[in-house]
Amino acid sequence: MENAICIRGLCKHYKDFSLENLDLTVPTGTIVGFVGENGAGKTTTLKAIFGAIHTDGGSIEVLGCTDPNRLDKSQIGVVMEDSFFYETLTPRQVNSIMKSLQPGWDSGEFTRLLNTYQLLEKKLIKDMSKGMRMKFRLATALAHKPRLLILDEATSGLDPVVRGEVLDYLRDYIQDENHSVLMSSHITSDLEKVADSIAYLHKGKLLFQMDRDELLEKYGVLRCSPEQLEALDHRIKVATRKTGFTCETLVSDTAAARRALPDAVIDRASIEDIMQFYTGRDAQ
Ligand SMILES: Nc1ncnc2c1ncn2[C@@H]1O[C@H](COP(=O)(O)OP(=O)(O)OP(=O)(O)O)[C@@H](O)[C@H]1O
Repeated sequence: MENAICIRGLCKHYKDFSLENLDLTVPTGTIVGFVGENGAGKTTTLKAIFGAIHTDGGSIEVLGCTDPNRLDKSQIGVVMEDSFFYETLTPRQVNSIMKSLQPGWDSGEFTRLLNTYQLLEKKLIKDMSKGMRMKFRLATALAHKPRLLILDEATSGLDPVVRGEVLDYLRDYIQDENHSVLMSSHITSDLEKVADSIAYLHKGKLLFQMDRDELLEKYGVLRCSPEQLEALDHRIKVATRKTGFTCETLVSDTAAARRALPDAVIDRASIEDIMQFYTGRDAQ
C-alpha cells in the first residue's frame, strides 16, 4: 500500500470555522508532521481521519479503507490530548481489560512501555500528572502494535528526556516501512528531527505539504535593505518585517534569492520562522 492516509478535498464546516478542500497524504513508512496555529483545524482533521466526526465533503482513505464504519480500528493507535480513560483504574487493570478486549494487545509490550516511561502499574490514572497521563495514553496506543499512529499534541506535556525517547521510538516504529505516523505538534523542533514531510495548515487551508529536507533547504530568512528587496522577484517573497533600516523577508527559494542578491545574508528558516512569517503576513 502506497499511502496509509490519502485525503482529497476534505471539507468540514462549523459555525465559525471551515476546513476547506484539504488534501493530505501520509505515505506508508513515513512520519508526517502536522503544524498550524491554534484553531487552524488540526484536531478537526485528525478526528475526521478516524471517523470521530462527520465531514461535509471530500474523501478519506485510511489503510486502504474509504468507509469510516468499516475501518479496522485495531490497526490504528490514536492519542488525543483530551482522550478519555477510566480515572479510577490503574495501568495494571487497564492491561488486563485491554488484553481481553483489544485484538493484538501485547501485555508484555505495555508493561515494557510503562517501565520505560517510569509509570507505576498500581497508580490510579486520576492521580497521575499531566505528563504521566500522556505517557500512559501513548503506552496504551502503542501496546496493540497498530500500523498507523495518529498523535495530536501527544508529546507536548512531556519532559525533554521522555520526548526524546518517544521520538526515538517513532523513528524505530517506521523502520520496517509498514508503519506510519501522522502527528500534530506545536513543538516544531521535534518535527524537524523526525518528520519526513511537513503539512502546514493555516486557518483551515493546507498551505503546503513538503518533504522536510526540501522545506528547510528552500525557505530562508533574507536580511537586506528595502532597495535590495524591491529588486527581488516578488514570487519568492512570502512576507517581510521591517527592523530599522533592514528588512527581514521569508523567501521560498533561497537559491534564487542568493543568485539575485549575492551579498545579502540569508539564514536557514526553521518551521517556527516559516509559521511566524505566514501568520505575520495576515496581520499586515
Ligand atoms: N464541535 C465543534 N463545534 C464548533 N466548532 C468547533 C467544534 N470543534 C472544533 N471547532 C472549531 O474548529 C476550529 C478548529 O479547531 P481545532 O481543534 O481543529 O484546531 P487545532 O488546529 O487543533 O487547534 P489547537 O492547536 O489549538 O489544538 C476552532 O475554531 C474550533 O473552535
